[in-house]
Amino acid sequence: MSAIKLGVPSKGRLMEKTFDWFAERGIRLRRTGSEREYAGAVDGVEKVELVLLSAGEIPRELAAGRIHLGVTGSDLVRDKLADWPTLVEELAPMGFGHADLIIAVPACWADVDTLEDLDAAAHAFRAAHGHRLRIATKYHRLVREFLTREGIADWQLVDSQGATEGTVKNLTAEAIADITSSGETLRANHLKILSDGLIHSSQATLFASRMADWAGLEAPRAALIAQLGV
Ligand SMILES: Nc1ncnc2c1ncn2[C@@H]1O[C@H](COP(=O)(O)OP(=O)(O)OP(=O)(O)O)[C@@H](O)[C@H]1O
Ligand SMILES: O=P(O)(O)OC[C@H]1O[C@H](OP(=O)(O)OP(=O)(O)O)[C@H](O)[C@@H]1O
Repeated sequence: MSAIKLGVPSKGRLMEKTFDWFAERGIRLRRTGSEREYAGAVDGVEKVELVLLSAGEIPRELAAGRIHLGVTGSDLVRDKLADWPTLVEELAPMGFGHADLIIAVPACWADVDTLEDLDAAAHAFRAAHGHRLRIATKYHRLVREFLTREGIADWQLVDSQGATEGTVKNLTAEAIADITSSGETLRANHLKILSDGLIHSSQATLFASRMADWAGLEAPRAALIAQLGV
């Protein structure tokens, strides 16, 4: 008997708030087994199975059709999937997990407050140093598309999978593109956001896969969507 596979973040704030969001709509998601065992169950709706996954892997699993529904950040779907609207459907923003993907530069760069200023600074940087200004990020697709669309030249991305704000102090980048929520990490690392440097405002979002096999699952899908009110 087939069932709808629902992918949910396996740890941390996103997992807890996802469980709360479904509970508020009469569906109980729960871990089965130990804290460390990634098994789960769904009560309150028929033919839905819980799959606990890393938030970062949920976009790929949706695109591959290995899960039917998935909860993850809207930033991760846009960054990890080329042409994401053809692969997944955005069913509902969930109202938590808010974070802004932004571009930030050293606070001491008095002449750089906008993208236009960054463009000028990058040009001058290349002339002075013989290589392009480095922007550290893990959001390669979103940052590349944004800078290209905005017509900024003379930059290069350097990969940073964590502690991205530290790369400027460590002299491995001149600027960063990362998510911020409270802004504390940026402040602590003496970085400032460009006034027009917002790339994407992210929040946890429920997605449906366009690539999964929904045959025979139309009725459970309709029942679930109705119960969730999305
Ligand atoms: N303050 C925050 N710090 C980090 N991520 C946040 C924050 N607020 C919201 N998010 C969102 O949470 C998601 C990332 O979650 P998480 O770090 O658990 O994912 P992950 O890449 O799967 O992590 P891991 O690889 O450690 O399992 C992104 O969509 C991000 O926008
Ligand atoms: O604006 P703030 O409230 O300070 O939050 C933003 C920070 O949180 C995230 O890092 P996380 O703790 O997930 O670790 P990471 O460096 O591994 O991404 C993000 O990458 C920022 O560094």
